[in-house]
Amino acid sequence: MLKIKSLSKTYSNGIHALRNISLELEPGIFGLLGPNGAGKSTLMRTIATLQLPDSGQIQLDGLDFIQEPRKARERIGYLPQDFGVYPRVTAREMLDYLAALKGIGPSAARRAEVARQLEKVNLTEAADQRLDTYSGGMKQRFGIAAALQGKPELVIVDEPTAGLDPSERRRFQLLLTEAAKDCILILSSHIVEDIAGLCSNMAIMHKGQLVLEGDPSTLTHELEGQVWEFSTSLEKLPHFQQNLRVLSWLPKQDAIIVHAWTEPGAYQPTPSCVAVEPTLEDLYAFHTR
Ligand SMILES: Nc1ncnc2c1ncn2[C@@H]1O[C@H](COP(=O)(O)OP(=O)(O)OP(=O)(O)O)[C@@H](O)[C@H]1O
Repeated sequence: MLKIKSLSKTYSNGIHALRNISLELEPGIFGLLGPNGAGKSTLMRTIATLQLPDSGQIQLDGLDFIQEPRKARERIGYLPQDFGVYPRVTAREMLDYLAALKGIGPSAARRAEVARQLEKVNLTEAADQRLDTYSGGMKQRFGIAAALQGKPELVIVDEPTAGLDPSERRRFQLLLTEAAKDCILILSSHIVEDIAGLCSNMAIMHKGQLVLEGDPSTLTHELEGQVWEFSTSLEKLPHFQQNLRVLSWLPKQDAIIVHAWTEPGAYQPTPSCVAVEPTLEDLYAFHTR
């Protein structure tokens, strides 16, 4: 189990990026959802032992990450938001090199392991292609293969699907589901769909704090009977935004579909609206907008 206790971090410019974060995570995918600047990457980098918190503790099955970062790194796989690759190197060469650094050997066994990893992320055919010729999706699949080397107990994946087309995103999500069978996988994103379908447990982060934590379907029940849907025009939208708590609006052909929130037990806010089942998107908007 990964135990995070009272983690706080204030950068030298005065920004409180982490405010007293505590979490306990079991194997499976844990989703961390939050808008830009919420503190997700700071939390990911801190758990990955790449930066120190001002205070707090991180332990994986008793191993203290703050006291023993080197030992911790042996048990962590990390796919950062942006990562550079050596452009002239092929995926096979790079994975082999990283595997050697991780002490995976002898070389014949390592080569077989690298081939298996490439197969798993569907890069066998492009294995001997230079990394600078890879598309965004191929690069992310290479990145997850690298992060999963050496079978880490904890895998940290920071906003991996940004910029991927829908089919590459699905493919990547499948890889994460497969990988999380044997480890704790922390997935951060500001895309609600990424988290909604994949995670059995999640948290919403906002302004350095965890504002909500739990199972996505249970969490959305919090807003039961409080979310209404109606359609309006672009001209009338500002009126509703001023007078109602609008959670989201979506342009659809010649109308705008609006989701709005009212207090529990309140009457319907406009005559034409209908009560709808709250979605994770509604919950996210409610807590972060
Ligand atoms: N090295 C740094 N020095 C000063 N401030 C920083 C530093 N890194 C991040 N911040 C600030 O800390 C806050 C949290 O940033 P962080 O990158 O952790 O958020 P995030 O949720 O990952 O955002 P995004 O989704 O945009 O990546 C932001 O206000 C950011 O500007």
